[in-house]
Amino acid sequence: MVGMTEWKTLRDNARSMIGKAYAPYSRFPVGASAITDDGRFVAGCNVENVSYGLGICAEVTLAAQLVATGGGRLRAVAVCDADGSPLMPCGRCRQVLLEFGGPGLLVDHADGPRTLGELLPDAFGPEDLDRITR
Ligand SMILES: O=c1ccn([C@H]2C[C@H](O)[C@@H](CO)O2)c(=O)[nH]1
Repeated sequence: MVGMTEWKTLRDNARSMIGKAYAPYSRFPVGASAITDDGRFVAGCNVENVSYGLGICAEVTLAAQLVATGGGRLRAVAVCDADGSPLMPCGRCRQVLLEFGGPGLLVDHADGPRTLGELLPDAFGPEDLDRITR
């Protein structure tokens, strides 16, 4: 269960990450924040590169911070654009988030939280690897 207070903190944290974003090429800063199963908050922002394809999304730097600060599982995540409005994670980021939150991860949405399972149905997962004997 993720309460109203936690969602507000998640959105506030995501908005504050907008100011940290490095997005000189797209001029589309993105901020992300998540709460973990042990109650930590982690955050991220997009980090672009002059070699455009090397840019990384806010959700990816969030995942790196999760791992670098002790790991654990993500329970809920909020991503926002420069207006502070909820932004739905891109397709690649849905897969990155799945790795650390699974299909039950709650993703902020203007009309109420969605589960990652709704946003990335029939996803590729560890069980697909397990089906094959290597
Ligand atoms: O879920 C998303 C979608 C886009 N971006 C970034 C990538 C790029 O730096 C900028 C414009 O696409 O927004 C994110 O950080 N997360």
